[in-house]
Amino acid sequence: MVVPALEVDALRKSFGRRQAVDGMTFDIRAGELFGFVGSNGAGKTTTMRIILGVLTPDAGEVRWLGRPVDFAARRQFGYMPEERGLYPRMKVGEHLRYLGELHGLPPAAARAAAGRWIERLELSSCASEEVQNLSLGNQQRVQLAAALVHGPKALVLDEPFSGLDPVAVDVMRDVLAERAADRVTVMFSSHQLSLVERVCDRVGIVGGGRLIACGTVKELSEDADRRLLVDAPAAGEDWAAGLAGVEVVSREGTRTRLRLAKGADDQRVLHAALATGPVSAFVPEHPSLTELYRDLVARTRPPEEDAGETAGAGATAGATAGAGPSAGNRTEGGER
Ligand SMILES: Nc1ncnc2c1ncn2[C@@H]1O[C@H](COP(=O)(O)OP(=O)(O)OP(=O)(O)O)[C@@H](O)[C@H]1O
Repeated sequence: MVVPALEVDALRKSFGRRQAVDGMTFDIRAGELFGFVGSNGAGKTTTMRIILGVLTPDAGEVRWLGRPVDFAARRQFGYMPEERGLYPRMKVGEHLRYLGELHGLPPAAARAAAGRWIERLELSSCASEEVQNLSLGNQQRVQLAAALVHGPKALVLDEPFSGLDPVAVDVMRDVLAERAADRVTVMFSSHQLSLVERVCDRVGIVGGGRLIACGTVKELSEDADRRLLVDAPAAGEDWAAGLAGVEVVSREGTRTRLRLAKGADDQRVLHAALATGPVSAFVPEHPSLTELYRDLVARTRPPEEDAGETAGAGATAGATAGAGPSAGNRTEGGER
């Protein structure tokens, strides 16, 4: 059995009448890159703040290596907060050394670690600059260095990729992959789903303050509706209409994209297509994480949802009841 390194167990947190986190449960293994995605206001930042001890939960627990997280455990965590937390007037090198020492490194080790991360994150040319004079992207690299300088065993990063140029994205992605290869537990939130799909081992999709799906992209797509691309050159517009469990997603020329609900028979679709004449393509398609995400959010959105202010928080609140502590993998109600 693989023992999780970080466990988030049934967290709840409200701000006044707003339930920001509502039974959040998942775990992450050592060496795993875990993507934390969800609509605006879904509860990602609040969860990360609770993990780091910046906020206290109303209920639930965070465990590190099987024990409730305490101060000593949190010293092994590296955090990149959403609001970014650097002292603008400190110089980059000085700042990183200071943070290293603050996390308990002896001065020489803090200096060496700061130098290493400055080099690795390609910050050498601005090591003597004040943080406030750096571009936003470079400030973000410094922020990552700040999360890494003390050699943490877990990284919790709130939208580390937002606002980065493509080269900086590559650097950030490579560093996170290297850390994971070094058995560090890495969790990050992002709205860049194609990047999350490329980078992460597993993805947790958050809605209404809890996890509505979790797993590898492959696992998530196995739980989703199947998709088919059918090219039937002689078929009329509505050749697939009326097939049980089949929805026409799009039609371009002679090609029809279909979504098949669970239990729908793809052989009936093939028969229906062949009944129109030749079939030059009949191809199962694998949905991207973006498509899976859209489907999931649409599937779990309550009909009375107010699409206003809290679209993310409201999007799934009504549909996730039952996703308790065991909803740790795949979509709610799906196989584990
Ligand atoms: N300090 C606070 N006081 C009041 N409400 C808060 C506070 N922090 C968060 N909230 C509310 O809790 C809900 C969850 O917010 P949170 O920041 O965790 O979402 P998120 O998933 O990180 O969103 P985003 O993707 O936009 O960053 C939102 O409705 C938000 O307005």
